[in-house]
Amino acid sequence: MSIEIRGLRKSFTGKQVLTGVDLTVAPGEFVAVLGANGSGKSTVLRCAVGLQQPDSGTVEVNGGAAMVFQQIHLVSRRTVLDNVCSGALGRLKLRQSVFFPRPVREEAMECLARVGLADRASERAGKLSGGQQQRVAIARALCQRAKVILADEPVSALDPSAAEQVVSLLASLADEGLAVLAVLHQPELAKRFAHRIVGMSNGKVAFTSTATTVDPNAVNSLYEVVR
Ligand SMILES: Nc1ncnc2c1ncn2[C@@H]1O[C@H](COP(=O)(O)OP(=O)(O)OP(=O)(O)O)[C@@H](O)[C@H]1O
Repeated sequence: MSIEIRGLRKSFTGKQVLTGVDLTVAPGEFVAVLGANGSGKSTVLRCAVGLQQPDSGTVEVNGGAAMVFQQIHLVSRRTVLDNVCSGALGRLKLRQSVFFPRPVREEAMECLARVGLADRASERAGKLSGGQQQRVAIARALCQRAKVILADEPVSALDPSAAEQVVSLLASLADEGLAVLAVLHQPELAKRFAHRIVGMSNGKVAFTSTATTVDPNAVNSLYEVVR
């Protein structure tokens, strides 16, 4: 239920995009990563979840990890419940994957209840709003039994009120004991809901601070345009 990243380095075609990143997330902690476009935030998350291989450094993720993306990728023609059940596919036998067995559906209903959408279980996923769909994607991650949630700009496509609901949900999952690492482009939401803020600049950690004491100038400097 934790993440420990040490000395992470990564280059793409000779260009260093991560130059030694250290980052930890404890069980029950919600860490928000802020930083300008191209600072390397997504690459850190992709290395953490195993979608990309770092050139050097170590990544330790204790507890299953699931990733949540800006592009939500639900199967819009299937029900909300089926989408959540699909989080269990990795532990099901092939023949259980068409009609999900009752215990899986019950577990998925519990996951939907945790994201506040149990009453929408039988609707087609495509009928839900963007914010609700992102919460379904988080329920799918819970049905995967993930103890570590990595969210890459989970609210960048959402309106302010839906964004707040989703970030607040991530905070409540951390309160339940999960380790949550989320890339956000909304410093205000990070300050309100995260425990700790990590600022990234040019492939490295520029600062790490508790959310309540973060220096506004340090946050602003992440987004200053170099002319
Ligand atoms: N697969 C790849 N091949 C080549 N370059 C890449 C690849 N993935 C990322 N990069 C480059 O690495 C740098 C960091 O990218 P990354 O997506 O990690 O940044 P980011 O901070 O998440 O940005 P954004 O806020 O725009 O999502 C960028 O310059 C990007 O172009």
